[in-house]
Amino acid sequence: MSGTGVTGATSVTVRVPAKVNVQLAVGGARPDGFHDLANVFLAVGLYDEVTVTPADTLRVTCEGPDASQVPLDRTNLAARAVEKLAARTGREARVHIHIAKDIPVAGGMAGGSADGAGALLACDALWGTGVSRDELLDICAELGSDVPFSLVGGAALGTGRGEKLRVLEVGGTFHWVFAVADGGLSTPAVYGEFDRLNAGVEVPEPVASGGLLGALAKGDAVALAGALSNDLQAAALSLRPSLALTLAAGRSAGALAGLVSGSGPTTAFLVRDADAAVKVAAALVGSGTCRAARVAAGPVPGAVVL
Ligand SMILES: C[C@](O)(CO)[C@H](O)COP(=O)(O)OP(=O)(O)OC[C@H]1O[C@@H](n2ccc(N)nc2=O)[C@H](O)[C@@H]1O
Ligand SMILES: Nc1ncnc2c1ncn2[C@@H]1O[C@H](COP(=O)(O)OP(=O)(O)OP(=O)(O)O)[C@@H](O)[C@H]1O
Repeated sequence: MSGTGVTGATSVTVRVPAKVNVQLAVGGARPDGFHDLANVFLAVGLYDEVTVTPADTLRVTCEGPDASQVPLDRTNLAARAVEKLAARTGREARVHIHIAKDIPVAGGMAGGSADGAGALLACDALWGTGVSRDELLDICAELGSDVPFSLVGGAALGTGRGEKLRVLEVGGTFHWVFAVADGGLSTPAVYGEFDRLNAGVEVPEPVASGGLLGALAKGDAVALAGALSNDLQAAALSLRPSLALTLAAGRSAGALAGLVSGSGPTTAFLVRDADAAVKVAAALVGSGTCRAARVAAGPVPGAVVL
């Protein structure tokens, strides 16, 4: 296998993490249909691996528990990423993209975005394009609002529609349990429900919370738990009322706090340490209010060539 810039390689594999939004402040709908955000991302250690191999035509395959829900045509974000990089560098997108998927699909954890960022970095390395990091980030932003963060990882404040990133310092590791729901939620549908619930209301400018940024900088889990917030949570709960039962189950199992992850329906529980994570995960599975529970810590790095 190869590193960045090495040509003639037979295949390149990139590992990309999932994200949780520790704060998601949402403004009113913009004329272009998007919403301005103050979006505090944290990359967590659940990963997809994207492998690209030279082939006669562009082809996508996927393995993993949720693989049947992943589109294998040109709408796959990984395929779109490769086509954009090929067009920009005057190449044909002749690769086989294989996705080993462990991030829940349509779960609010940016799984598709991870694959887009992963395929982009993998083809950049396979082809030795010499495209700059800033150009790669521009392509990510064209692919979707969450995609730049999947490339960067760690922790970052996303403004604009979430694509303009400022890297944040984090003073420790935070432990999480993710309750995976049955079925997904559509991100546009959740934003649409946010608009419906806020019709006639003056929605304030989204602003990052000083207390939350301070808790991240200190690595203080109790303070972070008190500051977690997601303006899409009411909309996700409106579309999927049963998520309230999952949130209650995680909190009564001893989580410091719980919230809907991004547009949901995955719920995220911040816990004190790795032992607490195992206990809360077992209690969530036992409660029967979720399909599965996953344990992960963050921050972790963004997309990396293996
Ligand atoms: C909910 C989050 O995951 C939080 O990080 C993101 O805001 C969603 O990011 P994403 O999945 O990359 O979304 P995109 O592919 O850019 O946009 C999908 C759709 O979500 C809605 N959308 C997305 C981002 C944003 N700032 N405002 C929006 O209203 C729009 O309806 C848009 O058409
Ligand atoms: N590589 C991919 N993996 C998963 N879904 C993909 C991919 N490419 C396109 N999709 C489509 O995107 C939809 C959303 O999937 P994804 O897993 O990215 O959702 P999500 O985690 O809720 O995203 P986000 O948190 O960024 O809003 C899927 O239902 C699927 O149709």
